[in-house]
Amino acid sequence: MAALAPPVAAIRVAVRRALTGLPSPGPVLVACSGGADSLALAAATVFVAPRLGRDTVLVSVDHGLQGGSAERAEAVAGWAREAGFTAASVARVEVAGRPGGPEAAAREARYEALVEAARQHGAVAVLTGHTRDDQAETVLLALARGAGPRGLAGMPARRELGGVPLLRPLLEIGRDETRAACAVLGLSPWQDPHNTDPSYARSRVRADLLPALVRALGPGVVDNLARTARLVAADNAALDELAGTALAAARHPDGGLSAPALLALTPAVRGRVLHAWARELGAQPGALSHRHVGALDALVTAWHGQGPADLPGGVRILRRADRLQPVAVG
Ligand SMILES: Nc1ncnc2c1ncn2[C@@H]1O[C@H](COP(=O)(O)OP(=O)(O)OP(=O)(O)O)[C@@H](O)[C@H]1O
Repeated sequence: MAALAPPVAAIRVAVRRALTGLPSPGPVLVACSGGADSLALAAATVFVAPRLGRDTVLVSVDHGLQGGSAERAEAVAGWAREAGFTAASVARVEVAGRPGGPEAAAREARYEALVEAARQHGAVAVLTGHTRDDQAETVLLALARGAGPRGLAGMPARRELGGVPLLRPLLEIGRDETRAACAVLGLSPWQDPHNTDPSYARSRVRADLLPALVRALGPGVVDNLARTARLVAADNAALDELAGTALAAARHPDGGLSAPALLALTPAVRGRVLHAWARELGAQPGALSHRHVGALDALVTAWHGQGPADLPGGVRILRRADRLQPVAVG
C-alpha cells in the first residue's frame, strides 16, 4: 500500500484533533470557498468525520460579487456531494447595503449564512480553512496598526459564532501544505483574484511583506509569527480573567465603578476592565478604539474635572465624585 502523502496526513491529523474535542454528537459543517485551504480542509473532514461517527455538511457561500461566483459555488457543492458529504449546498448572500468596507461586509454576510446553515442542519461546529500563513498575516497587520495584545493574539483556534463553535483546525498547517494536499488528491482549487489584488492590505502582506521577511530572516518567520499569536493569546486569557475579577470588585450598586478601585489596578488590567465595561454598556467592540478607552482611563488617572467620555454606540461616561457613571445621551 502506498504511504499517505505527508501534507494529507498532517491535515487529517489536525482535523481529527479539532473534532475529537467536540463535546456533543452531531454533524460538522465545512465552510468551503473552493480555494486550496478550505478544499483541503473539506477533503480531510469528509475522510475523518465519518470515522468518528459524524455526518458532514458543506456550504459554499456565493457573495454575488464576481462573475461566475454562483457557478463556482455550485461546482464546489457538487464536488462535495460526490466526495461523500452528507449534505452540500450553496448559500447566496446579499453584501450590498451593509456597513463597513466590502471585505468586512462580505465576511459578515458569510458568517450569518454559515450560522443559519449550521442551525438548519443541527451542526455542532463550523470549520474554516484559515492556515498558519493567514495567522502570520493577521499578526503582521495587527502589529502594523498598533492593535495591542488583543490583535496580536490573531485568530483563535476556536470561538463562538452566533451560538455555534467556529473551529479553525488548520491554524498550524502551512498554505504550501494545503496546496500540496490538493495536488496529491487531484483537486483543482479555485484561485480567488482578491487574494492577489494589491488594493487589499492583506494581499500586499501575502505577496510582498511575508516573502521579504522570509528572505531577510529565514523560513521560520511564518511559524514564529503564529507562535507569537499563541503565546499572546495565553497571556490575554490570564489578563482577561484578572480583569473580570477586578471589574466585579470595582462595581458600585448604582451601576458605576469606583475610581479609587480602578486607580489601584495596574494599567494593563485597568485598560481591560474599562474595555469590558464599555462593551457591557453597549459600545460596539469593532468601533471601540484605544482613544476611547484612553479617555475613560483619563477620568481615573488624570482627573481634573474634565467632561464626559463619549463612546461608540451612544454610551457616555462621566465622573461624579469618586465614581465613573454611565449617563443617557441627549
Ligand atoms: N465563499 C465562501 N464560502 C464558504 N466559505 C468561505 C468562503 N470564503 C471563505 N470561506 C471560509 O473562510 C476561510 C477563510 O477565507 P479567506 O478567503 O479569508 O482565506 P483563504 O486563505 O483565501 O481560504 P481558501 O483558500 O479556503 O479560499 C476559508 O478557508 C473558508 O473556510
